Amino acid sequence: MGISVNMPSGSTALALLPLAVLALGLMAYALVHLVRAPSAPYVPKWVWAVVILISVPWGALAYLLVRGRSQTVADTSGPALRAAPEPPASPVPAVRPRAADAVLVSTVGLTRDYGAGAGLFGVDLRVPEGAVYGLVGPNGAGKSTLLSILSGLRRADSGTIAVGVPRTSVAVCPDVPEFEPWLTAAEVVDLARQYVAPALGFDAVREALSSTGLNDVADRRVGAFSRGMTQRLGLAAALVGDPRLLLLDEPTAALDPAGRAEILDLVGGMRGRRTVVFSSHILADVQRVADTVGVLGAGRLLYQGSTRGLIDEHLQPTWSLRLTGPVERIADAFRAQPWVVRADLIDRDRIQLTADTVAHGERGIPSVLAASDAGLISCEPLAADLESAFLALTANSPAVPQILEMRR
Ligand SMILES: Nc1ncnc2c1ncn2[C@@H]1O[C@H](COP(=O)(O)OP(=O)(O)OP(=O)(O)O)[C@@H](O)[C@H]1O
Repeated sequence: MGISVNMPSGSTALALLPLAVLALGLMAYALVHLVRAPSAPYVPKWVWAVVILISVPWGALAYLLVRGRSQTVADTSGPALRAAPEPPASPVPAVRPRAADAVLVSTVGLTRDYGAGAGLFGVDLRVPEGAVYGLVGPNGAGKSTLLSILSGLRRADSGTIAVGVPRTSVAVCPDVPEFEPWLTAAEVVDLARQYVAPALGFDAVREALSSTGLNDVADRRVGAFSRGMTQRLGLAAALVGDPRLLLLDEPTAALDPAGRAEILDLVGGMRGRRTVVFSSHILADVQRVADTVGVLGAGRLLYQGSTRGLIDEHLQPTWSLRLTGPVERIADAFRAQPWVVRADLIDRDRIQLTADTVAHGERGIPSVLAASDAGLISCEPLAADLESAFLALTANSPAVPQILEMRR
């Protein structure tokens, strides 16, 4: 049996030429797009390349349609990572940057009343430019409400807000960032880049992924990410546009201790280069990186100022010293110091020492010991941390039940 092939006549071939050129052009366009894209949707890039090459023009059409759809859907997650570009919800419009030592974010009498005592009441926030500002408080204290009002995602009932950078320089990362599961980490961050800083190249994506420890999983689909990895991804997407103000809601909440340490180091390293406001109910985290702290309890700002100041103002810092040598004489030497509140001999080799401030204790203890014949076995702070100061500060607060809950 013979096979007959009908070859097109000369005029038919001429008529089909534009279609062939169109198909080849489409294929070339799809291939160029594929090569330049950080990664391909659903399957590896090489699979798409084969499909485009062997099935002209349907492979190219399929690739462009699938790519277009994944980008359109992903774009809807952009605004969640970045302050929405509409005018701010604050009663006062954003203001221009001021001097280097200026306050970058301030609010006056900020109130959002949800009823039944819940919300935010008369908050006067002052965030110094370049600070790492830790917003602490128990569950329900109003941290998320304050951050979402600052980021323009929620409205205040009353009060004013002034932010010293344009809204395009403000990035927000919610406590539970959500992304389309079929996108890769690189695609998520690249979409954020295209949305907030299209002028930056793909290097910005790599840098954001690497600074959040996601380089190795850049091409993995984010649907399979753990909560901790998703939280890092949210941070990477927030960082990609190089924001001047970063608002982070509980950035370490879902991380294991090593992951927490990494993110805290990253946040601490931003001091002076960006202004960071982050909320947390883990006081040790805040003490580790925040130079400025705001304590919220039942929607009210109970303290605002330096982290060290909070400890100094609300605690009489105490250390337990285990010593060798003439311990009684050493206790007397401590009692003679103007900064020592009390020095008690509580064992043959142990002194419990209370200083008026942490700074005096930290400087004074080594110098008294150096001037005596003492040998130091151990020096343990008993109540010189942010948690103790927080509890002392809030002892008379109406938020005490919540605060005690926070310790559990
Ligand atoms: N949209 C809302 N409508 C009514 N009440 C709300 C709303 N959002 C928050 N609240 C209430 O306002 C209070 C403050 O909530 P918010 O989420 O700001 O606190 P938070 O300090 O961030 O708490 P958490 O640490 O649990 O995230 C809570 O009592 C909460 O139940």
